[in-house]
Amino acid sequence: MAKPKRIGILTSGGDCAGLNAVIRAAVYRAQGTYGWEVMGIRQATHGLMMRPPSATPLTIEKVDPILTAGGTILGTTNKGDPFAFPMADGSVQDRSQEIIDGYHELGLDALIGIGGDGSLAILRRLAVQGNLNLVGVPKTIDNDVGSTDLSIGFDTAVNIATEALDRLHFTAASHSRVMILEVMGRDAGHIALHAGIAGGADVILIPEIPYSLDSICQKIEDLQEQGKNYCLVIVAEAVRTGAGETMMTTNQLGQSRLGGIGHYLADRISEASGAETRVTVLGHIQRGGTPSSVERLIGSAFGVAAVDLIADGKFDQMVTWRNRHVESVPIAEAIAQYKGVDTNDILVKTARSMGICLGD
Ligand SMILES: Nc1ncnc2c1ncn2[C@@H]1O[C@H](COP(=O)(O)OP(=O)(O)O)[C@@H](O)[C@H]1O
Ligand SMILES: O=P(O)(O)OC[C@H]1O[C@](O)(COP(=O)(O)O)[C@@H](O)[C@@H]1O
Ligand SMILES: [Mg+2]
Repeated sequence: MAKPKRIGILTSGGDCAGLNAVIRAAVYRAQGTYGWEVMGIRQATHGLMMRPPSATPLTIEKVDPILTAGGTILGTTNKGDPFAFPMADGSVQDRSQEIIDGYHELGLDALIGIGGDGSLAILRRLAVQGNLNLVGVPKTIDNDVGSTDLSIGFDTAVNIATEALDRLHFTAASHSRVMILEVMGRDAGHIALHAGIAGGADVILIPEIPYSLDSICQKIEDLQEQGKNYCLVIVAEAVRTGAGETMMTTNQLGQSRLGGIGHYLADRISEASGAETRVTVLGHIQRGGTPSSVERLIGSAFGVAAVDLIADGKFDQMVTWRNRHVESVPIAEAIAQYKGVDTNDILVKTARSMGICLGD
């Protein structure tokens, strides 16, 4: 009888809701159906870089209760590209071979990498260099991975942003204010567009559609004429300033992250329209909390499909969700093009048809 396989699983990039559902389903399928061993690798590729590699055996008993938990039981990282790893002495080193060696040290036959565009690009480069058997699962609240309608984490983030708008309606109406909600998304406006429509925003600003301050102020005026004394604006973090720049916040260590466009717009809007403005930056709330049922369903389907790809010997593939089917595409194809909002998307058309201002 052939020796049972031993596979590894890791989560990489920003955490999000639903990662544990993928891990759980993969273990159910690998151990329950195929009798394989599963090693959970800690802190993404960092776990494979450590000696001994930082990993823990995962069993059905261990993963059974994690379905409802947010985040990832394995930990993750979105820092420290292994090909240009920042060392304590300030130098930058290529540590890719250490990760490849870690894979072999654990005796892995294959690896499931759950990550976004950045992580999948890094993992694929490692797999090509070290001839590793890699299967990818798309995750990111930003939904910017190509070839799949949905990535793990997006649905929960949209629900949270929608609920935030639901709450802002009342306080906005009570004080006759323009309320601005800044949401995440990196260079894509998927969260803002989806939550904006679902949460009844009057103005939706996304990086894919350039806006003018005049058209936002006109919308506020139109609403007032229609007897609506408040306005809800949702803005994606990568929307640019009038000068065409993205707003960044930089900490004392000099690390920069997207953020600040909400406050920028609030000042400009009150200056131009006289309206009173307030800003809510939703931040990492969008990544936390209990995974939605959609997340658990797709996560479970992805976990099973990823293990089945390994069983079929189909590597360098990423599982996808399209038209209610789980399929797979070459990872290279999925990450070849950044997936922003298509300006001909049905939701863009829906927003326009309802008179929602998209800023143009
Ligand atoms: N496995 C990893 N190890 C170290 N750094 C990583 C890893 N995956 C991604 N990163 C880094 O995290 C940052 C965020 O990448 P990004 O593409 O936004 O993440 P995601 O994979 O969630 O889409 C990038 O600078 C990338 O170099
Ligand atoms: O956790 P950090 O480092 O502040 O990262 C924030 C970024 O991560 C995200 O929440 C998720 O992005 P990824 O899925 O690409 O990791 C972005 O929307 C946001 O810009
Ligand atoms: Mg990403």
